[in-house]
Amino acid sequence: MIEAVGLTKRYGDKTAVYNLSFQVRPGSVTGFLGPNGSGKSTTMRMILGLDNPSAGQVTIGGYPYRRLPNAPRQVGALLDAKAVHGGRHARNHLLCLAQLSGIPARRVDEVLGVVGLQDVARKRSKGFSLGMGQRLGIAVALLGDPQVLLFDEPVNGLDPEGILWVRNLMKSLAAEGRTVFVSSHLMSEMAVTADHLIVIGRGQLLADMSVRDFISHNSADFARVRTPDTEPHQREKLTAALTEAGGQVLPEQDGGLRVTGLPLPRISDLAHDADVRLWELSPHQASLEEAYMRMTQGAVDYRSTTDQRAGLQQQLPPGAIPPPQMPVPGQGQPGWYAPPPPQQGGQPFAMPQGQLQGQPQGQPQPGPYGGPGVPGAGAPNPYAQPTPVPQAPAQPAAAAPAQPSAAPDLTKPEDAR
Ligand SMILES: Nc1ncnc2c1ncn2[C@@H]1O[C@H](COP(=O)(O)OP(=O)(O)OP(=O)(O)O)[C@@H](O)[C@H]1O
Repeated sequence: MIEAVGLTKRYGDKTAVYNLSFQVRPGSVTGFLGPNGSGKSTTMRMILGLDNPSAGQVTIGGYPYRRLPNAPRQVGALLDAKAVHGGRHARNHLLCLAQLSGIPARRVDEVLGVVGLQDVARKRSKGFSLGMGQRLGIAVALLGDPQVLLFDEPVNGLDPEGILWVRNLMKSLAAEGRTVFVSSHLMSEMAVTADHLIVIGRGQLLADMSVRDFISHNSADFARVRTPDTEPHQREKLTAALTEAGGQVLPEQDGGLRVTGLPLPRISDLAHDADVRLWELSPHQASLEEAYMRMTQGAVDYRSTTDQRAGLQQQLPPGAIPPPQMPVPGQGQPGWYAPPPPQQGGQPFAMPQGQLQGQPQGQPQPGPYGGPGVPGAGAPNPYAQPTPVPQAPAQPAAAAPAQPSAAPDLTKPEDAR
């Protein structure tokens, strides 16, 4: 098990990780999510002893990584697949790491087979594609047959077949009782790979719960209702009846209605009472991506702006249809996702009571098609505070570790492992 308690990392003025407490348990795949720059890699580096925490601690099986007996046999990691000596053959790269950790050479050929690189085992890794590099990095992680595995963006650059392979690999490693901690920005993949999620934003814990609870706590289930297109007054009549009954009704582009705050049978009854015929009444649940977007929209550091193109754009010929404006996920355009944007200063996400900072998980309280309101309202919003970092005295320079590179050098076994 990996356990972080009050984990904090500062780089000068920059607080990359703040007061993070969580556990990653064996037997399941735990996804590690967060926007760019939220501190995922920093956290992983601290878990692996590549960075020293400024405060707090993180242990694996009760020990800090650097004090683990024979760490490479207990913990395997893929942090940066590019951090390989490009002049070395893939097999030699693995062989060097194996010899330094007392791992038999036959294990090298085993893992080359597991990751599907046996045919290019004697090729220099500098000629490897991004996906081949990822596979080699995964081979490194598996080399010591460790009980604890960390993967930072393992599917980066993999083709669909490779993504499916990684998904199955993660699941089978967890099914063998191992601890699997994996970061990814691919929500659709995380939804089908991870059992549990740890979500951070700006270095702080946003959620620690099962994938299922995460979606139900951070998304607004809603019902879609459609009345006959040919009779607009029916739509108006139904809107009035639903609103009067306490539902929130939003028109959809295709003429349908999006209803929150009322269960499906109640909507049906209200329509019946109002003498309105329905062409559609269907339940909808948000995807992991939608739930994630909703939760993290207040914790995104890097947002794109529309490219004005400084007048360089050619005029459209008369009659031409301009391309549709796509919404930018994470920017909270109304209507893009079911939930409304969080209230100013409010909790932008739902966190069950008592769950912050790794406290035991509360009972999920999803209401069937219940209005989202601002789930978790009343809980403190870490981003509403002007300065989330306490004014603790900075670490004396002498006590701080040498600034490690952002990517560990996997050519050095002590760094790689
Ligand atoms: N060695 C370092 N020196 C200074 N700042 C750093 C260092 N490493 C990370 N940071 C900063 O810490 C913050 C967290 O970075 P980190 O790489 O951990 O985020 P991340 O969640 O892994 O991002 P991404 O999803 O883009 O990989 C960023 O603002 C980053 O610039």
